[in-house]
Amino acid sequence: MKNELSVFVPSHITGFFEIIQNSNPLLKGSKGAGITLDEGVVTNTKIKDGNGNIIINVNNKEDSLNTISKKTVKIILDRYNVNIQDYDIYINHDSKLPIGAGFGTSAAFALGISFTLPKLMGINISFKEAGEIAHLAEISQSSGLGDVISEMFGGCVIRLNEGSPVKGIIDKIPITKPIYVITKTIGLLETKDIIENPIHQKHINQSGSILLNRLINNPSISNFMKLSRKFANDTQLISKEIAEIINILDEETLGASMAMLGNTAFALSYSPDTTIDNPIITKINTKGIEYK
Ligand SMILES: Nc1ncnc2c1ncn2[C@@H]1O[C@H](COP(=O)(O)OP(=O)(O)O)[C@@H](O)[C@H]1O
Ligand SMILES: CC(C)(COP(=O)(O)O)[C@@H](O)C(=O)O
Repeated sequence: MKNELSVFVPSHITGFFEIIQNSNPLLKGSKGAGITLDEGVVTNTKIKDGNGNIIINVNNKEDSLNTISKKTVKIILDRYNVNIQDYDIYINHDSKLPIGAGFGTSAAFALGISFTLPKLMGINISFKEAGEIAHLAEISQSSGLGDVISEMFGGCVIRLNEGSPVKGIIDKIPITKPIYVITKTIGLLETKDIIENPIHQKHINQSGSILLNRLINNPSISNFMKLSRKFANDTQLISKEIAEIINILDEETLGASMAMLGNTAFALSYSPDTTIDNPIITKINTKGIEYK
């Protein structure tokens, strides 16, 4: 049996969303819309007979803050009654994107593990079941609500319902030619602090629920950007510095807004050109998760 497996998970920027609470984590999540990116996380997982050692690295350096990865491993071990003492597990996530800046890297870490580790242990796991594990890890950490299903399928994704990807329904805005994504990150924003705060929850849901219907009625890239910008303003999550960058990007592109939830501005364009200093430029991903 193989003892090593690698998977690419695209990252995901949410433009707007609505939080749907439920005491059952399989039914809790968000509806909303976002884009997946050709930049993302490549997770390489290795297992061998061992003594229960688990090492989790990011870019080949130990990452003690990676609670989402630890939680994903634990869910897998518990769910399939694996005796960890039989194995040594080594996981490395490679990513050029900042963590905690609205790129859905926490969901990508979880998916990177749920799409590799069970298979290496000989567990027969379906595509959607692997997604469910990542969703459960995200909900338990409050590090995300809806990135998982979008990253699995790729594209410009409209999430029509919330909860586990096993029951998830998505729609995609057609991408007829390559679209560049121009991003500029100036700082981090802890997802948990926003989605667990009642005042933020109220603003997010008041705006997000209305915008989703507007996108469904007119599902185009430019409308997605327009509605995302409205959400950033409505929710008052946008800082003055990010607003200034967005105003510049807006002039140069098809539209710009704030990556939810991070201190990141993003814009969509048919060209990679921008006057912004040191941006990260990639394209909209159309394929979703891919084994390497
Ligand atoms: N070096 C790190 N710093 C902060 N968080 C980290 C780090 N490495 C891994 N993590 C994990 O990533 C999560 C960040 O989640 P979140 O704020 O949602 O970021 P993102 O917007 O990138 O998904 C944390 O909950 C933590 O589990
Ligand atoms: C916006 C967010 C709740 C968090 O996204 P991130 O900070 O990138 O993990 C996302 O998971 C969503 O439900 O749309």
